[in-house]
Amino acid sequence: MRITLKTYRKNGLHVRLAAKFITFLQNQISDKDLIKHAYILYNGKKVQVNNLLAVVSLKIRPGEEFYFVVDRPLSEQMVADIRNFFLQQEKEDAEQVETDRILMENSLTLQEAISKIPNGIVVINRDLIITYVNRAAALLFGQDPQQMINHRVDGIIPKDELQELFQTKKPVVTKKLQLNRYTVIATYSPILLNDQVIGIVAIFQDITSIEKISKELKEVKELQQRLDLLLHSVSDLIGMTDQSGNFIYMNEVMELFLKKNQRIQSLAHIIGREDFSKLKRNPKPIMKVVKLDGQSFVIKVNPIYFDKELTGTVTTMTRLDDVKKLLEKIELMKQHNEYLEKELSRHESLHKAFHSIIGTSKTLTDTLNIAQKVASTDSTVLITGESGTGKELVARAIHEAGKRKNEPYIRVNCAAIPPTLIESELFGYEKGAFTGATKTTRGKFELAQKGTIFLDEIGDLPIELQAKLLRVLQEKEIVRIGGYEPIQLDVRVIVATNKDLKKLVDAGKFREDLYYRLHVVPIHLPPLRNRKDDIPLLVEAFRQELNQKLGKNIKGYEKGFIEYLTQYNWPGNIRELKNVMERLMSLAETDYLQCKDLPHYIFSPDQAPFKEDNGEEHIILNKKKTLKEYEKEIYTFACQNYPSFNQIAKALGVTHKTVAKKVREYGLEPLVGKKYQNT
Ligand SMILES: Nc1ncnc2c1ncn2[C@@H]1O[C@H](COP(=O)(O)OP(=O)(O)OP(=O)(O)O)[C@@H](O)[C@H]1O
Repeated sequence: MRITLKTYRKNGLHVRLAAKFITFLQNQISDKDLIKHAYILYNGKKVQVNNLLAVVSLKIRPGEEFYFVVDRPLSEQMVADIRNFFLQQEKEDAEQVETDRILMENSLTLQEAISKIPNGIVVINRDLIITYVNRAAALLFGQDPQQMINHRVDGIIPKDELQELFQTKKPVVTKKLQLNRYTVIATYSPILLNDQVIGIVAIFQDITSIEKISKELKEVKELQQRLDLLLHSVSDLIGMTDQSGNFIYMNEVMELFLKKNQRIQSLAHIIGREDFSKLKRNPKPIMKVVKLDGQSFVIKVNPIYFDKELTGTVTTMTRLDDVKKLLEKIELMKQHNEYLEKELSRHESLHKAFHSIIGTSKTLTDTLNIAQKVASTDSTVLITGESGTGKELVARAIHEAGKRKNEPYIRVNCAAIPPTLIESELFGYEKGAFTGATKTTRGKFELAQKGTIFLDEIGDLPIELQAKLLRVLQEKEIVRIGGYEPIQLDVRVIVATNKDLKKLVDAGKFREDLYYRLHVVPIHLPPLRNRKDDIPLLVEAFRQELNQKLGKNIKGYEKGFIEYLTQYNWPGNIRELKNVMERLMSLAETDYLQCKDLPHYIFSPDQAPFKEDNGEEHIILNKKKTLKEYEKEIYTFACQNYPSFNQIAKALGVTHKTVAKKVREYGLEPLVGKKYQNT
């Protein structure tokens, strides 16, 4: 229901009149709920009638029309009474009019002031109805103030705390809230009248930008911490300077360095005045090596320019030793890489049986290609080459790469079997053939049936047996000692020797016919000194193999290590190289093999125990050498030229025990018998 009203009071609908109207309604209308839902409507604005401040803020002037709105019908009498209430002339003396004006002015000023406060202010009455909302609060809630006023707080402000406040009467409650996209601090204060809470003033302070700034600050702090950590965990010395070269920031290592070297006050003391003034003229970075505090550093200075002016620098100092170590590591990786690449290309072209034979030198690969070709045939193969060049390895690979690979492979070392036993070893014997022949025994040829027999050190085969071997090779059958029945053989024969068979033939120690019978497919393995390119590959392969075998984790070698190994002549060939590696790796105390741990005769080739001079070997006298050094030279010489400790002892006129002790002391085991010629 809507009642049209007017008033002719001098101050219009002023504070006192509005208050009197509320009292009038309370007295006239028993239904209190009706008053709660009664409004004054003016100029499109609708305010609750009992919201004094809101009613006054309408600024209704004398004679202007306004409306009283209720949600249910009123009696005619009541309607008339209400109209009369506003029309009724009151005795308004000048004093009264002035009092009302002051009251009105004060209320409006207060209202205006509150509405302009940048914090959001919301007033709630005891029924949890919003009775006042200022502009800032409406903005935070994203609503029109008129939509909020006269509505319950539900869904607008969390009401739990508000309800609680009516009971506890706590002076202030503060909490952080998220209102739409705003973060606010909400402060609720009870409005007390006669010790009763009649409403609550809620103040909302927008802290969104502060929150954002503090979040950014936190992020910046975190970033700085991370940067500090990064700068402090590197071993390089890092510093930032201002435009005068004074250090304004430095990492821990740089700080320590500057503390230790008090005379270094600024960047100019590090790179020199001249270079420092260059930075002021030219924004180009400077890189140089400088010796400071007894160490060499690689210094890099990056100038920071702003508006064409030098504003500071970022300076890093790296110890030259670190750079060298890094380069060594890179070099090592390069070597590993080369090794892998070469291995790959080798594996692509060779049968897998040959993969264990390391080397990419042309001399070796040519040889292996022949060996690979011959592997698929049944031809007799003669492998020649110095001791330790891999003859046995090649013999086995030929067997493995051929069609007999799943059949027996039998190796006989002709030099290791006493001459009297060799015939029975090779051909077997019948029971009773000689004293001690208690049962019929098959020889190595028979054991190798369908497979391969490898006769190593064939040059040591006694001349009497050579004829028998020739017959076997030609007729492909054997007769056991003491037997009559020939036994058919299907055996492939591979022989090897480190001796010059031709020379033996000339000296009458090897049958010429057998020599030609064996010389069907000759394969010569070059000595290591003729294929030194393979040394780095072999060393790398042995490092990997021996790491596994010895349970070690040797990662590489000191710079120069491979060069020393490459310079040495390796009389014992690959066997000697492998033995040296095994010895070094077993004794190594660091992850990298050191040059100083190499045997004396490899590490200091100038002091080699003997030198070749027209093919003759002799000890070189040198006045600067000690007796011990001479002793070592003598033992080295003897070790190389005699095959056993007994013979070394005999040659030097000392006991076997002394030889064993000295050989161990000087690390000469790998050299024993290396130059021994049994011809
Ligand atoms: N090319 C190679 N790659 C890898 N290891 C090799 C190579 N050549 C030889 N070796 C190794 O060197 C050692 C000696 O090789 P092998 O016994 O085959 O030589 P050999 O010529 O038969 O010697 P000897 O005449 O003294 O019997 C072995 O441990 C072998 O594995």
